[in-house]
Amino acid sequence: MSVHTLTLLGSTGSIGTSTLDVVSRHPNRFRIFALAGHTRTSVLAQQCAAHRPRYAVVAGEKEAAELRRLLAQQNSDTEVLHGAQALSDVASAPEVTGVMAAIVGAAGLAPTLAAAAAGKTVFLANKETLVMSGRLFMDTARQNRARILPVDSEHNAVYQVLPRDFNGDLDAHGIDNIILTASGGPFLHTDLREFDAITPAQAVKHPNWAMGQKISVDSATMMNKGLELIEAHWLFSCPPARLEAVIHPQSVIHSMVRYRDGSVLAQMGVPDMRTPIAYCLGLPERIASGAAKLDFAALGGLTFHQPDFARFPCLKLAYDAMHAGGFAPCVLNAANEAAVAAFLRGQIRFTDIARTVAHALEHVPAGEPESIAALVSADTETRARAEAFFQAA
Ligand SMILES: NC(=O)C1=CN([C@@H]2O[C@H](COP(=O)(O)OP(=O)(O)OC[C@H]3O[C@@H](n4cnc5c(N)ncnc54)[C@H](OP(=O)(O)O)[C@@H]3O)[C@@H](O)[C@H]2O)C=CC1
Ligand SMILES: CC(=O)[C@@H](O)[C@H](O)COP(=O)(O)O
Ligand SMILES: [Mn+2]
Repeated sequence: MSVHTLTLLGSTGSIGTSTLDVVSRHPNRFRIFALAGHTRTSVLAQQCAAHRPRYAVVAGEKEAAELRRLLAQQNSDTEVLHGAQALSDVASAPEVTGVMAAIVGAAGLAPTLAAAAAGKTVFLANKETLVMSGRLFMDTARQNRARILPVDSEHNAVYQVLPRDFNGDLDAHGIDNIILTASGGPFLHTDLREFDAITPAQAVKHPNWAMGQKISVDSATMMNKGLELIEAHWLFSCPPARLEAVIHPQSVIHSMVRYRDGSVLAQMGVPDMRTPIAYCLGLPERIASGAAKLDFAALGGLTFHQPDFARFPCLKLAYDAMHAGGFAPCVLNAANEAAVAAFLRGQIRFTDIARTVAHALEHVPAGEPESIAALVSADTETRARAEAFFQAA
């Protein structure tokens, strides 16, 4: 049995809490070195009481003072740190063997990269890291022998049905295509004339998955599938032309690989992130996750159809960015993050998310990103351009 000493980045979020649920089921397998939240100090204090990490990390001094106050009530010996550098420190500390990368958005890039640079096993939920910096991140992982295990349900499914010795060469393994399934989100059948009036409360109501707000809105626009195509491109060295996305509203088949001989291998299960999380944490063993059994007789049916770009313009924009390469995926991601945040605070309409991203993609820096600093600068400029676009709208 392999024992992991873990840092959880984003422990207070949806993936973070599901991870701790799996960890709690296997007390002899995992030790928690650090838990990192951002603003939810009371959730983090409860997690510290249950898991007794050496370190807890929060956003700033205010959150650190509040967490220290809460921990003092428990006589906790957890040390409280704060700020971005502390995230990278706990992700790369020598004691740590595995890092769950579950911060939402571009804020996850630096600590996830620090974990890869330190040669850790990275349980990768934060897809934005790969969308922003796919080539540089994968190069860093390779050079430092970091193992990248995909937590995102689709990529985890693909990973499970790829040959065990898959080395990134699709042809050598007889693979034609990687097929990502997409639920289509809450607005799959909504009249397009109603899209301007969609509210944040409606958009975060995913039909199948319980997730954080940002990824839930991404599922509603299908930008999530676009980000996932780019994620799959980097994780599996899969050329864009060999990646497909198909709508499968039941979210039971989590993704598929089509082989040259006509076989299509799929991974299935109830939509519960504890399954891919347990798969990653337990490797090479299969460990219990707490997920319910898939009941085939109760399913009724599994259906599939092509996504419609008129309904989901963000998916088309993501395809375009993936094909363009260079800085385009980083710009796509930054504009989308800014637009989703503006939508959630009521500043722009649902349909303005795609407009913002399209506008940003008209201003992609030329050339290939040669450094993380160049990507961060493109990210910052894009967010500023998006804010100006909101003011003008
Ligand atoms: N939820 C899911 O089922 C899935 C999620 N993912 C991916 O996993 C990642 C996390 O998603 P999810 O768990 O849903 O998101 P949540 O919004 O539920 O959680 C986000 C976590 O990140 C922390 N956080 C937010 N901003 C910052 C910041 N600037 N610096 C440090 N930490 C920060 C939050 O802290 P706090 O809350 O304390 O402020 C919280 O712990 C995303 O990249 C998402 O795309 C992928 C597949 C499935
Ligand atoms: C659970 C998970 O991995 C999410 O990314 C999920 O796939 C979202 O569903 P859709 O984007 O397919 O609606
Ligand atoms: Mn996913």
